[in-house]
Amino acid sequence: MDMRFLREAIRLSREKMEADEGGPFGAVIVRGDRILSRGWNRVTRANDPTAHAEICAIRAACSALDRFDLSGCTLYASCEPCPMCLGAIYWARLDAVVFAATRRDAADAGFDDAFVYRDLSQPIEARAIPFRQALREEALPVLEAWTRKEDRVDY
Ligand SMILES: Nc1nc2[nH]cnc2c(=O)[nH]1
Repeated sequence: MDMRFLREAIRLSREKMEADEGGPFGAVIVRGDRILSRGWNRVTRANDPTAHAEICAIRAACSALDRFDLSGCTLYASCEPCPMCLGAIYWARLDAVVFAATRRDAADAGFDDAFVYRDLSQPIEARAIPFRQALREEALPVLEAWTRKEDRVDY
């Protein structure tokens, strides 16, 4: 855990917020003692609800390494990652996450993701956004074909 990198994430969060890029969040991805990528929230600038600081940093690191796997890397974030970013962190196989402000601090600033955590723990029928299932028999053969595809790239 290196405070220099965490401070860089916090510095970015302020700089980009003041530049009207989006919400007040910054992130950096580090391998060894080198910063591979920087990300900041660009939701409002890019009209992209997925453009959270952590997602932007993950995309930039993958692009820099020309890989979709960030094992061996650590993500430093100015704030505790939201549930969407947590999912991306697991899929990117990051080694570790270090964050500064907490999800409670984010909620106090108007970025409340408690409702997502709450909703995720509900059974699917009880979720705030209706999730309906259909046509499983048409989708299943594609998944089965994937398991037989000899040149598939697993991730
Ligand atoms: N950690 C984090 N939390 C958020 N909540 C809303 N946007 C963001 C973001 O970019 N990063």
